[in-house]
Amino acid sequence: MAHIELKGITKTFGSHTALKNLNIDIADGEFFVLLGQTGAGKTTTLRLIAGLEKPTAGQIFIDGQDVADWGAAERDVALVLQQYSLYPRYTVRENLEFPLKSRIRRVEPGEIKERVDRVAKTLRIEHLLDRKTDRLSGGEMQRVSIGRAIVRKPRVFLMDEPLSALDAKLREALRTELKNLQMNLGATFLFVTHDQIEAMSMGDKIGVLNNGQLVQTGTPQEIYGNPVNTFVARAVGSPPMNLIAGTLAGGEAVASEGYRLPLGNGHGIATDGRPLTFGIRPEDIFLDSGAPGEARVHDVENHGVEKIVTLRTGEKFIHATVPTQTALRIEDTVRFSWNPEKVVLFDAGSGVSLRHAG
Ligand SMILES: Nc1ncnc2c1ncn2[C@@H]1O[C@H](COP(=O)(O)OP(=O)(O)OP(=O)(O)O)[C@@H](O)[C@H]1O
Repeated sequence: MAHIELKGITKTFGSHTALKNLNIDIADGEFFVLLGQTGAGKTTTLRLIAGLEKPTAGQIFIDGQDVADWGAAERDVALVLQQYSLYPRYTVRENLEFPLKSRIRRVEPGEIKERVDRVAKTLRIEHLLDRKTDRLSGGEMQRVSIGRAIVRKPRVFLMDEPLSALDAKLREALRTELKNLQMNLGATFLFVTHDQIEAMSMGDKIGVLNNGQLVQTGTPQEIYGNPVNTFVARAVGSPPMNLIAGTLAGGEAVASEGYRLPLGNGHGIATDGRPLTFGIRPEDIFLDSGAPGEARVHDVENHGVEKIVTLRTGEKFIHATVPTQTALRIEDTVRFSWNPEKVVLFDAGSGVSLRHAG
């Protein structure tokens, strides 16, 4: 177990800046998810912590100790990658034993067996122990890769999109398993992904990375309910937060498309006429024949427990989540409003939330 701190980390490759002044604090035993699109700097962050790269500026602390001069082995972290790096001609047991047989570790044979058996039980791969790893399915291989990290009992687990090569069902199952595993081990996890559902469902905390910069850190609820800017607003949620351009007039939101919607008391921070972007989650939009907004139904997706409706007002599309029994046809005219208390106001120019701007 370990506490990890990144202070002012910058990493450049030639003229390209991959990470800019990154500050991250991961508490002991925390499941921290770094969420970002391709090229955001996720893998670079992991490689820096693992000791496979050196920062251009800044410091990394593990349990309060600056690890700048520590090699990868001394840092005692396990890196699990998207592509399983198993030895194909060896059995699952041999693959699991391998990290314990290194000359540095010198684990007794009795203990090796005990640890491998325990890990195999935890990951439910006991029945595969004698099988060669090239005879395994993708999900089984990924379990073995994770098992290879666990047997070592590292202080920190660094996971680089370990589930992204798996099919949707398996990914969902392994998400739950990994989260349970982390809780049982009480280990510190840094998990990177571009998948916001993974981030929201697994993270105790999420850090949103954009272009090498950490845009916001918070619990999934904070990131979802109170995004710091329109980038974060759209990075989480499926469909993402609706962003409606407009202005404020007499305590109401006036959308560029002309309709006016009410705002709650907490929104007195902006002055009338200021160009704003109104952020509202699809579940906070509702259809009601007496509501002020008018739109056409552009599309309806039935998701079983709910329907996701795409509404069209002028050129603008708005997503709403409605109960599955709501009868709707394409091109129906509907009226809509929103929950005034749930609206997030962003500055139209900078995209920064007025709540965060102060
Ligand atoms: N060794 C390197 N040399 C030059 N540029 C690099 C090197 N490693 C990474 N980069 C660049 O740094 C940026 C961040 O890369 P990184 O692999 O950390 O992103 P990522 O968020 O993990 O992306 P992905 O999801 O595609 O893996 C990218 O623009 C990448 O091209």
